[in-house]
Amino acid sequence: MQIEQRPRLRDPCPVPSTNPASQYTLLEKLGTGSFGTVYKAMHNDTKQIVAVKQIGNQPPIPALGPRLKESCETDQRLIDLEDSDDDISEIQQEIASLAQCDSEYVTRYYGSFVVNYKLWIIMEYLAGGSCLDLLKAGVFSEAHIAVICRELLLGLDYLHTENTIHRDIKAANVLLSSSGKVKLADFGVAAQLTNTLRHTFVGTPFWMAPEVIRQAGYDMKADMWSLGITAIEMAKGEPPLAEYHPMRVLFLIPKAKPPVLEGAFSTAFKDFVAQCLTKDPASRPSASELLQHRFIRSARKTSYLTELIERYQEWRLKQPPKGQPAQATIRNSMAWDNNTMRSDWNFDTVRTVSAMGTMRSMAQDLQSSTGMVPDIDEESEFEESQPSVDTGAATKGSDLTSGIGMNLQAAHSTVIIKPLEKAAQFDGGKIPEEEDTPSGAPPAYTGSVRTTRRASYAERTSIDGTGTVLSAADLGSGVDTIRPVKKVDPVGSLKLSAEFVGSLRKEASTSPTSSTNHKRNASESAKAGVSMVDQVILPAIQKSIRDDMDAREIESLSMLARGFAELKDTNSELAYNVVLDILQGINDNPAVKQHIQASHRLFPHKRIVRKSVMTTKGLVVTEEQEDISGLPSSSETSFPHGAGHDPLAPDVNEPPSSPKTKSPIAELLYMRWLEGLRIKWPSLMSSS
Ligand SMILES: Nc1ncnc2c1ncn2[C@@H]1O[C@H](COP(=O)(O)OP(=O)(O)OP(=O)(O)O)[C@@H](O)[C@H]1O
Repeated sequence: MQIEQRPRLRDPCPVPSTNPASQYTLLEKLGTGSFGTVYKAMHNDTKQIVAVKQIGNQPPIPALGPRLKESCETDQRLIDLEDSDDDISEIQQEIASLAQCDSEYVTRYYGSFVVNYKLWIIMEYLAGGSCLDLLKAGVFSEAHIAVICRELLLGLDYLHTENTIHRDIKAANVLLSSSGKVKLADFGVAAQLTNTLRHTFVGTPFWMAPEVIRQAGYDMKADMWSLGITAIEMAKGEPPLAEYHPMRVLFLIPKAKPPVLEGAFSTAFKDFVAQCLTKDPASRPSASELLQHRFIRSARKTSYLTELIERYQEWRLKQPPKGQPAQATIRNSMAWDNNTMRSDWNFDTVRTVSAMGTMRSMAQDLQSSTGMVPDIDEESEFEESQPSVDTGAATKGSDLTSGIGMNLQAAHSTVIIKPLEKAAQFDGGKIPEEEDTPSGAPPAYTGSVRTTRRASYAERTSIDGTGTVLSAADLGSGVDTIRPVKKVDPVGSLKLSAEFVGSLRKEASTSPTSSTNHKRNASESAKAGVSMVDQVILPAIQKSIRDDMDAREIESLSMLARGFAELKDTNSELAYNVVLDILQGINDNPAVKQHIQASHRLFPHKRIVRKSVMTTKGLVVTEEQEDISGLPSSSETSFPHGAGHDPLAPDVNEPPSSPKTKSPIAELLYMRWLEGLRIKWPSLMSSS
């Protein structure tokens, strides 16, 4: 139709003498993304239907009708074109060059202009909506995904031969025409916007290739990775690691092994995804190679995709009117609770606000592991384009000033990352030394958050002047994931030893020297807590984190390490008690002990012990394997410390085996037993 006949707006600054906006009538709001709001509009002269993306946070043009005006007024986007000292004409130049793109697999861009502080981007209207929209009605079948992937590969093949990298492939950027044609959208524009406005590059964490996050290179193969993630998104309703905070995902992707498509899918589909998600970009196939994959070659015609459009339209009709709670769909995104950083499931798009301390500390992790600083935007705001269920966790309106808005919008977000040097120049902030974290190793947890820039943030959030996160005994807060985590319940965790410790304390309180003893014992326990955590627990956890692990495994271990480190910093005596309670809990539970013994029989826990003896022939060094589990070895039927007696069991009537026992668990419990005796019979113990 008219689209092809209309002259393209190739002038980088196509602002005619009359207001160019008056040439268009905005018809309806189609949706909202990270940078702006998209409207269906009509070009008044030609009656051509187009899509208009408006970017900027000033009030809408007055010519709008009341309904549109109202909806525009809620569109407070994060980019302020007026305040930006960046050159908008660069963006316009990029759009003008995109207008040269001529492929049936790529959304047409016609041009752009700035009116009333808003950048208007005029583009082809695609009535089928985005794949993200279509996913609201349910996940796609393999057959549908195969068609979409083939069309995306054709689009990427075109862009790559034109030396253009899309940089932001995801379901939200895949548009469908009413007849099922598939078109890539937003290519280059988002990147250019970000480059121009933020001096950085752009991407959406969940879909970003590991080499991009590591800043090891950004080439066309990065688009193939994102395609693999998009395929999982279409099959499962969300990308892998969607339950984690985007900042955490940035940390996990380069560390972990690639995500895998799990579930009842064909081997062809699983293999296609695995090919896309090849970690080494050099070995990752190109678009033209993937077009030859059997999963793609067997794909049907694009008209088959109209089923998805029809299904979505039916789904929409069933939705309650705006203002009423929306029906739960398979597609979820997250709202971050700005205190605990737990995730609360929300439907449709959400606001993303988070405690600065948490963001900052996650930024630290990312910074130390990738050398990049996420750009945390103080004034950002996010809004919902669809009715959403407010869980109460998301912060709204003016509350945003007390939290932060990052350029991160849950599963549907764009993250902006600054190269490290630039961030340092920009902020004058403290950047950790390179040697803070050995490359390739998980970032060491310091127990506090080092502020990187804009110190005033700290005053407005739950960070104290030194940058320490003020959160008590909450493993889920601070530095780690948004994945729902159990809060540490110090009372509950001490239940196991309550009777034991309680009886000892009761005895102690009746003793005249109880106060002094208690203080001394407390300080000893505190010291023990510090050394237990620093010398045993953290190194053990650190040692068990490997690069070939699943992201969830890495994340769980990181959370554990952080929890212990935080607990040790907050209350090292409590850390000591928790560890002992765990050990005692294991010891007191016959079923658990049985499992450990069974596992020990299969995988004996041994260490090499070197002994040196001076003989007449000189120094003789021997090596022996020593059982360090404290449990019977496969050949033993009783505990090594005495027939039928379990040395791990603290028994006030019968002392456990000597402190020379080989088991560290037994040693710890022996120490506790001794401590109990000291409180019970101080005079006796001090004279011994
Ligand atoms: N050319 C178009 N034709 C029809 N609908 C469109 C068009 N472009 C965008 N939309 C609709 O507008 C919504 C918002 O699009 P937009 O490009 O602003 O954000 P996004 O791609 O969803 O997210 P982000 O900006 O974070 O990448 C899309 O999800 C889609 O429903």
